Amino acid sequence: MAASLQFNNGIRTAHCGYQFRRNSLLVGRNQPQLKFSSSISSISGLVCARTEGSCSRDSRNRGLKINCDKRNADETTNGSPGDTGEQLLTCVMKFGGSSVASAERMREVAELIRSFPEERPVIVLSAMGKTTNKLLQAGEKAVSCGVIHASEIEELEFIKDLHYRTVDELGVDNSVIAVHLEELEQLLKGIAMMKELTPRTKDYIVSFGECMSTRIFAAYMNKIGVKARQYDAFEIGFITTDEFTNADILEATYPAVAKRLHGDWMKESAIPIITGFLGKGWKTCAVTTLGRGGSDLTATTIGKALGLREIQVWKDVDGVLTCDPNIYSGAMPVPYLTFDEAAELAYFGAQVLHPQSMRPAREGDIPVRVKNSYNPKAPGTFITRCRDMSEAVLTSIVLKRNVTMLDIVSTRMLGQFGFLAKVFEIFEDLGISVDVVATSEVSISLTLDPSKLWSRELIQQASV
Ligand SMILES: Nc1ncnc2c1ncn2[C@@H]1O[C@H](COP(=O)(O)OP(=O)(O)O)[C@@H](O)[C@H]1O
Ligand SMILES: N[C@@H](CC(=O)OP(=O)(O)O)C(=O)O
Repeated sequence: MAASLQFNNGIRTAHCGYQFRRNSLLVGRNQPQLKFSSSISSISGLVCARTEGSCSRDSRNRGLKINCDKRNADETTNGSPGDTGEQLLTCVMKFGGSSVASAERMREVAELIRSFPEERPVIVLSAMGKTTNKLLQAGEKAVSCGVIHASEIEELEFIKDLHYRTVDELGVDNSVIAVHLEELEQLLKGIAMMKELTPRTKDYIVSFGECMSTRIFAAYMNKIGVKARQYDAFEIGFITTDEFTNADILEATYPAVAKRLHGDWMKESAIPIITGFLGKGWKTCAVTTLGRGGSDLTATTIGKALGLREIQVWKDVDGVLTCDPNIYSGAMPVPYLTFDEAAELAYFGAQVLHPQSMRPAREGDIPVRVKNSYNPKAPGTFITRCRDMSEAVLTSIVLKRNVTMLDIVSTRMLGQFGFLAKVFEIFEDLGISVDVVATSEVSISLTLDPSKLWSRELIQQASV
């Protein structure tokens, strides 16, 4: 039985339960129907995504196509790259933290890029390994450690050590990151002085991770004779909302990024090495971040902006798998997915892709390939607008922890109109996102973001 809490007004929250909707099946803990391995006993929700309908993707041969309306970029070039005589950029290759976690990994990634001589890629990098987490932990510690101890924060030492060791092992000049590491230390002292870490400061502090990984990698590429140029996304037109820690990319980004990258490439064909995850708030002009895992979104945004042939996201797994390999080691790669399937899996917790990252790819109709930088020969997952679904039964299973279900039971909704509208108005007012909805004649069941459910306002509304 699902554990639940009952309000006396008929609203019931359940941490375990089940509900169905057209394309998704959400199954709660202790549901007898689905039995996986015992290692998932702490699961409180599972989503299996399946999208109906099928069609075949038309093969296209896309060159650079930028339509910027009345705005600042107006190049329009058709045909495949190379046709025009211009050697246009062809694809995005995004490498996540695990792919660039050390000097050795960076060397392998450089070789991997060189193993595609036919490509003229835009490279997007995340911070090295777990640097983002370490930066956030350093920031948290700085709040209470006192100014004189800020320089001794363990995570700062770790970050310094990792980055200095990496430049050393790669044989590049440590001046490429020395200023950043000094500034980071100053920033931690500032946080210690102020005794507060705001979302805005959090974004600034984590930005050091991507700013340093890209500088190191670009310097290394140049050292081995591959002309490369480093870019901070917030300097080249990644314009976002000012929602620190979870900013949204604004439309103005596409023409601005296209103009800058294409313009520079035409002047000098140096491979762009761009910071993932970062942007610039349009009102504050401060550094923003796109939410954890946001480098995937940076990659697809660039793909759409430049109208590239393909977006590749290189991970440490053989593509999107049938489930989280940390939960079930027998998870298998899923060869094909649609943008909608991938978005749904990501939204419901498949950590492998950023939930918003499919949007630009879908809008630009640019295929996304998820590949393994540790095993480049593996075919990976190819994500397109549509695919043959005739054989598809169940694509992939994802876990979303602590799913909270709300059941609203009332005979008053029988034969009435506007009941659902009233319910959803409350969620809109409270800014609560509803994941899954199922209705019957006398009940509505929905799942909510658990972190918001216990807001006092919601409980007050519920008792009206
Ligand atoms: N369905 C899934 N398919 C593939 N990987 C998954 C899935 N669910 C969770 N993961 C986890 O996502 C990780 C890859 O995502 P992430 O760490 O964000 O990659 P990166 O940092 O390289 O971009 C994998 O190592 C795996 O542990
Ligand atoms: N470094 C950021 C952005 C990112 O996308 O990382 P990764 O590609 O390693 O998931 C993070 O850890 O959230």
